[in-house]
Amino acid sequence: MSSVPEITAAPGAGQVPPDAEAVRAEVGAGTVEPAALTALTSLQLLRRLDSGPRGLTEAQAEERLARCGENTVPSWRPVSWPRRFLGALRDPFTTVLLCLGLVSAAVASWGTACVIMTLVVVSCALRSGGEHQAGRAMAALQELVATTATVQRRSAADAPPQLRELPVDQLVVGDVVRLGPGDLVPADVRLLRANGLTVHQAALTGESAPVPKRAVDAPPGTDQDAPEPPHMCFQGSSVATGSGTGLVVATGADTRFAAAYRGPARRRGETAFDRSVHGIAWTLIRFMLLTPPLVLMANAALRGRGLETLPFAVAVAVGLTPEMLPVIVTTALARGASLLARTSGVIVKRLPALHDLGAIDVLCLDKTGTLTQDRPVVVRSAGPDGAPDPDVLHWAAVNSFWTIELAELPVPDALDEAVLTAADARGTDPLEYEGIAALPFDPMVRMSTAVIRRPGRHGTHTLVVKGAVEDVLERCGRLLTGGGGGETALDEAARERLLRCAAEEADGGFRLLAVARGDRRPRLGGYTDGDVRGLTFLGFVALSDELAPSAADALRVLTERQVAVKVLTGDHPGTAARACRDLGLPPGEVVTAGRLAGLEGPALAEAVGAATVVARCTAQDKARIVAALRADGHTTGFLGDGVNDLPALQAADVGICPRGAVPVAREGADVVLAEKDLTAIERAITAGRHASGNIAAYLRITLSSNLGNVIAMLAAGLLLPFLPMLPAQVLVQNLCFDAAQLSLAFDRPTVGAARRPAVLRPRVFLRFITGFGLINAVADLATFGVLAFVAHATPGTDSPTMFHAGWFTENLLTQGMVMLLLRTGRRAAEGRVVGPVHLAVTGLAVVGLLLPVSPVAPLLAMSAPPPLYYLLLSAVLTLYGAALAFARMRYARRESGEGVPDGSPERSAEHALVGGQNA
Ligand SMILES: Nc1ncnc2c1ncn2[C@@H]1O[C@H](COP(=O)(O)OP(=O)(O)OP(=O)(O)O)[C@@H](O)[C@H]1O
Ligand SMILES: [Mg+2]
Repeated sequence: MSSVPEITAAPGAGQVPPDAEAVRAEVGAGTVEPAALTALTSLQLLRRLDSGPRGLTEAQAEERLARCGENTVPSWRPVSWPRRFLGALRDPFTTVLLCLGLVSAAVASWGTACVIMTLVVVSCALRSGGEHQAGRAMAALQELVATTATVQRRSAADAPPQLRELPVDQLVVGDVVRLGPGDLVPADVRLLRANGLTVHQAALTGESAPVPKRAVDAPPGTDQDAPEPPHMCFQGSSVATGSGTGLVVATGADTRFAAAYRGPARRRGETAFDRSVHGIAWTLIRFMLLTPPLVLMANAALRGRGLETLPFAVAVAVGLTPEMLPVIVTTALARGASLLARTSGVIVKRLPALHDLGAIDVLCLDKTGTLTQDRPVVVRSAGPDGAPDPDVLHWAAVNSFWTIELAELPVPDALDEAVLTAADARGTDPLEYEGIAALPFDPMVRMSTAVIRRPGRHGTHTLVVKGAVEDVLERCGRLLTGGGGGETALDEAARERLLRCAAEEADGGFRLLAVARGDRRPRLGGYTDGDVRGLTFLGFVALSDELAPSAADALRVLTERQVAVKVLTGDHPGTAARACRDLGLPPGEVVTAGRLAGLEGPALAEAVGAATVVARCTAQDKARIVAALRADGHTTGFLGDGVNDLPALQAADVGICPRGAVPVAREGADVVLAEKDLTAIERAITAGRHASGNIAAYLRITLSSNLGNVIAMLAAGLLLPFLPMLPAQVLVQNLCFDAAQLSLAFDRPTVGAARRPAVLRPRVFLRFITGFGLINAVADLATFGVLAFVAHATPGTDSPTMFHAGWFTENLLTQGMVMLLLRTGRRAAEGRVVGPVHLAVTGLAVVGLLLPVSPVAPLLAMSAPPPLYYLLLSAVLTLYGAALAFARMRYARRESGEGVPDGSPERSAEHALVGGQNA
């Protein structure tokens, strides 16, 4: 990919010398104000930037790179450690904890304040450490899929220019770059030449439809203030169709994109991750903020206590906080992503996308290049009457040859290559014609046009058109008859017959190209799409495209995993339906995008929900359908590889593309699959479900035991004449829990846990934590009873220190039991020997039992309870374990029996709280 191995293509490695500003200003003859970039003529600009139409020399480029720095957006450079730490402080939980800390400090409750600050520092340090590592791993992975630019450079001043693929960050001002379909615009570029060029610039302007661009040699003065001058392409946009050659006028921090860039690109609305993990975080924060006032009021009302209970109230709120959530999320996702990269070659470019992968319940795919290999082979060339006619292939090849030849950056697509190969074998020589102009393939109009001059016919230009049958037929007025070159008018009946004939071919699984031709008087100006009409229909070229070998397996497993599959393709309905049937996916009734044209919102979602295949989709149709599915409450993935898939990739919760996809698709996708193995997607989804499952397990375990503790604490606070838990004890206990719960990020859930999309229903989730929280509280209260009994039975043990020690031991032991019994991976039959969770639980038990009898116990105001206590405690714990196991079994049974149908509000729209299975 790169000829400069020591330099990475990933954004980030940029070193800008301190005098970069000054140096940049010197590039070329003088300061280059933005206005000049658009207003000067091409030649003036080339001179100003000390470049030429043949590009820079390598030496020039090297020197400019050293002086001006690499072409990277500053915000993409790696974040430093302290910065990350401060960033972690901005997390909502941390903010709430900090506020509680300030409140404690304000009432001079230094113990509580210290506890809170320690928790904040520990969780921020863990989190920023985890993020730092994850960031480094991500950057290394992204390098594997980094994009390059095609640059025209010379090895020496007198050497001919050569086209070179260069990492994007090596571009300098003055470079001459070529742009082709699917390329990212690598810097701000002034067009020198363009052919049918349109660019997506949604990232800059929000406009989703591609915008036409052309070279303007001497721009009129007014143009320079236009927000989108037609002769400028800006970094952050990408080529939709056509090709161009341009001069780099700004790189790195000087580009318009960098100037407009603020924070991480938020290109999609709320993702599944935001809805679940963030959703639950905010619910909790509301609870936490409500807790202290409630505790104060309860104490005031029942015990007549005043503000002196504030530290206690704060401690209760702190007890509720799942402060490790950000750490667990980052760790679980980063671990899942790196495992996935290692074992399946799947690269997750945005960590939360792994969670969303696990939540996907609809996956939309394109057909060509995803379900098929996109290596078409010509099988037939037939005239309008269906009889074999090599002439049709000949004209198709003339079209392919000249559309490629006249492009600024020739990127032949697979269909063109197939046509040329087949025609070449039959001795077609497109060079016997003279190429005049070309309208490159445009997926919106679904055809390409070459304008040529035929030998001996200098008075005419011939338009040679190939494309989708329906669209080409629309532009035809006549029809070739017989072999003799006679023509008749194309009436409705003939049109119907041809469409039927095409449908039959398509049902056989073939891809079809219709070919047409038309003569025109020569003209000087360029040709546009509007000129392509009144053609004569010549016939069809049928091509076969083998199915991808792994596609059938992948589709089967996806269905097993309860992911609905939809095929959104630009191809003919018949071809798409046949491919699905051959892959074992019943296509049902095939819808064409045209039929969905008038539909919006729920009506569109309903129409799409019923269909498995939507054919003749434009790029915008695909995106519209994905958006409608999402709005309907589905977590939607999109898998595609072409320029026509970009808007849908960006509209989906998770955009996925194969490694071989066009650069812009790779850039726009969240997940990149290894070459040509669709079954990897199933492994990716499983990894996502595992990571989400672990996050959900953490939340379930932490929230239910925190809730239990808080209830017990409130009760104890009201019943006891002393503080039930001292700040130091709160701290040690929380740190022990935190350390142990970290192991949940490393847990490996059972195979069964990944069987369904990892979406947890909020009502069920809340019922879960309330139920298990209450069981936990009952165990705590029983322990209090035991402690009271022991104190009564054994004289001399009636002290707060013994109470503290007794409760501490019970808390750690019950926490360990909850972890073992409520984690996702628990399944006795699986018989895993010792996992991280087992080790953590053992650790908890050891600390819980030994700390109160160790020499440090007095420091924590604890003293060992008598043996009788331990005896009775084991009885409480046994009962507690049995209650837990029973409740869990009932919960699991009810969950699986509920059978909530897909798309029902309970399952989907009602703000799914968090991914995870009930296991
Ligand atoms: N290079 C080309 N020249 C002329 N016509 C083409 C060319 N490529 C594709 N077509 C026509 O345009 C139609 C739509 O193409 P498009 O690229 O939108 O989708 P696709 O590649 O067929 O399918 P998918 O969306 O599944 O990738 C094709 O079915 C074909 O008839
Ligand atoms: Mg495609």
